[in-house]
Amino acid sequence: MTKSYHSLDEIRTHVTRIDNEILALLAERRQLSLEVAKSKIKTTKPVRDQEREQALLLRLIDQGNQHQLDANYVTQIFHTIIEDSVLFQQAYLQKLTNPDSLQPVVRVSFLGAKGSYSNLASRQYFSRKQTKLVEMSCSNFRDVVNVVETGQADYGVLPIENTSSGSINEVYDLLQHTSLSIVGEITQPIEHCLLTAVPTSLDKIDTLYSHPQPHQQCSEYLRTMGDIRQEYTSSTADAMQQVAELKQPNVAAIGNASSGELYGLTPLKTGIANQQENFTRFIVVARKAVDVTPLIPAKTTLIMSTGQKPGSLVECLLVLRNLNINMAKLESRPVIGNPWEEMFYVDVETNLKSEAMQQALEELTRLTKFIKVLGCYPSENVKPTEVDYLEE
Ligand SMILES: C=C(O[C@@H]1C=C(C(=O)O)C=C[C@H]1O)C(=O)O
Repeated sequence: MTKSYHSLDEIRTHVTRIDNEILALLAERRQLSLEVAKSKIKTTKPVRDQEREQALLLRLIDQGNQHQLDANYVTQIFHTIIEDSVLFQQAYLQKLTNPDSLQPVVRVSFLGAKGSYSNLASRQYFSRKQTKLVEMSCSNFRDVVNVVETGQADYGVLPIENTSSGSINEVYDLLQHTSLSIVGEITQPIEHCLLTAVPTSLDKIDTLYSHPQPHQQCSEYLRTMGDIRQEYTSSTADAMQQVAELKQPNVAAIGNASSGELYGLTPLKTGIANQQENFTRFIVVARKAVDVTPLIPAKTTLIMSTGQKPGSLVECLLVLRNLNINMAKLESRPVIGNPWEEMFYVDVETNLKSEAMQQALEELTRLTKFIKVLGCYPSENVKPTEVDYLEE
């Protein structure tokens, strides 16, 4: 039965109390997931247990039903809670596996000023790692790498591919020549908006500030805007900063709504990317490689050049297939100074230390002219467990 209340303030006091209780329970659940992780170390069970998740979701949907909470609402909330629990356990196990990898304070470099997509990705990546961040803004990708190589930063965060505009070639090319290792990855939703500094309307906009990547990712919407002057900037944050300083009704920046807020910009038009599902995958690089515990899913990235013998790439890919190694991505880039020669970048969903991967490396070394492991790192992509609740 619903209780009767006297005033809005009184109702809000109760809502606040419930919200606080929800938060306290979430924190308690998160702590319990650490106990689960400790028990999994003892029994060498993998962190992810989708059978348990299925059972838990179905039970909660049923339970929710009894409180008139619909199944969609319940699953969405618990997908988020389970994702946190899995990532929290992964972070904990990784810290045990690499005891000196994460210091209490880490310096992280990324492209752009505060609020750039790379800045948001680095905050997100380190959010469950229980470490304090010192942020280092860089004005180009080469500097992001350089400051880590020279020891001025501990980690660098670099975008590597986007679901609309594809691979970020400049970053792939930097990886060919760096001594750094890939130690992590994170995929971030990218929600582009047109942001302005003063109240205005779409028909007044004649100048657009943007980094070339987001510009490309929004090309279809931008075509509908007709003839506008394009000012390219070195980062999204730079675009937002310039528009904030100009304070003109005819200029807009492409950026993310929450980053725009930092610059006092408001969205004039949201959801302008070519694909609604616009994601960017970022990699995290460091001077020292990490090991990934076998209890969590790992990815390994290699680069190799096969020379120009016909069929040599196919032979390499057959090695992976025959060892049941799943390839998540294959990218090729020209080798500077060797016309028509290609460097292949391969992401596989396998731990570097696994027997299969060790055997693959042995065979690939024989088949290739050059091969190098860029890193082995935890896969942080926690795909939600599907439940068939409609048939219940
Ligand atoms: C907490 C556990 O680890 C993972 C997280 C789960 C959760 O948050 O409920 C459930 C199953 C596992 O994928 C567990 O195994 O119980």
